[in-house]
Amino acid sequence: MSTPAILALEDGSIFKGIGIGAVGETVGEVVFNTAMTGYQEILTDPSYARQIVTLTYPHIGNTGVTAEDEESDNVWAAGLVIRDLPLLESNFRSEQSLADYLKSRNVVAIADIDTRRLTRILREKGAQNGCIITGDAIDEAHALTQAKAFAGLKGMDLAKEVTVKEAYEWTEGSWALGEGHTQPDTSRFHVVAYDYGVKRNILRMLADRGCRLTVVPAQTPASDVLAMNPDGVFLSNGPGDPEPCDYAINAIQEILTTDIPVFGICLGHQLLGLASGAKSVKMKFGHHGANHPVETIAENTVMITSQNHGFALDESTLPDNLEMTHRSLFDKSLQGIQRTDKAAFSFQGHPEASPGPHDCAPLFDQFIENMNKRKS
Ligand SMILES: NC(=O)CC[C@H](N)C(=O)O
Repeated sequence: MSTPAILALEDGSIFKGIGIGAVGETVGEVVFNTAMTGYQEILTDPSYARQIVTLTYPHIGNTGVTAEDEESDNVWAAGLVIRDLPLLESNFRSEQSLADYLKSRNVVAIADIDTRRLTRILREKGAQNGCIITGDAIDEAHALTQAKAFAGLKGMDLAKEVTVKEAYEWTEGSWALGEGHTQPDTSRFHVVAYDYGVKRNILRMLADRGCRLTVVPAQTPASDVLAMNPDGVFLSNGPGDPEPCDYAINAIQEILTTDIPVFGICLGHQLLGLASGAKSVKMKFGHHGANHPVETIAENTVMITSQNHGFALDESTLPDNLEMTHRSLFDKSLQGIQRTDKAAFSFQGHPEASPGPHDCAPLFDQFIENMNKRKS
């Protein structure tokens, strides 16, 4: 017997399907992601906190789940919406089915709904707050009330909620077939990484390039970071609105008074922009996928990128010492910045991919190059 489930949107739309995860109720901002693979990395990306993720690719779960592929310790997405859960998973690395994984992590998820209809609503009206209820006691009116009652992500500071409680060291490298996670030589640079909701693959790609990382909680004062005498400071991705994160903006401003190289990804990119005097805006439905073309303006080249954001820096607010380096070729929005007076730059998409194409990996090399220049 399948478990009944519904998804209600704040605009009044109701979708009926089956529950494939935990029995219960969840609310959040409903977004759609067009990546064909990487559902486990998406679910465990802390940037998805308070968001219900709809995957537009119709078959989700085919390759099961594998502990090594987690991007953090938890499933952070508030819920999952898919078209079809395959009857069987098949992959030599699979340890569990997606449905069992969702149940064991207490994640509410709905399948067998028309995800194309849902995606059209999100594209036309913008990201919608929503509520999924699964189980035998489904109350449509209650689901609608819950969807409408969700405050929305604008103004929500979630970085301080998902961040690590205590600082820790990270030296593990990328995964290799037959080897698992590698142990690269990380003695070249010491990087302090602000954890606003960091994905592990970012830390791994920095470790691959010779960095030993000290990952610190989001609210760590800049003075503590500077006291560690780092070769570089990394600003991580993370959930929610960057604007209310004043502790982060203040800390970044203080770090920018030194000549220490800074690199930011996604939320970290937005925070570098805010700390430099730019403003951020909430996008209509954001960018969530693994096939987004982005222009590298100086080179007139295109990278195919992984994306996951609902806020963006507003190009028209960039101060004189902030140069726009990248632009989305889907909607022309700002994708990268560089300080003209500092070795500080950042990227809106996800150069660590996981999931996604590897075109942006050279951005990590640029950070290494900046640290190298300062050291030598
Ligand atoms: N992946 C991220 O870091 C997302 C940044 C921010 N929470 C946004 O939605 O725009």
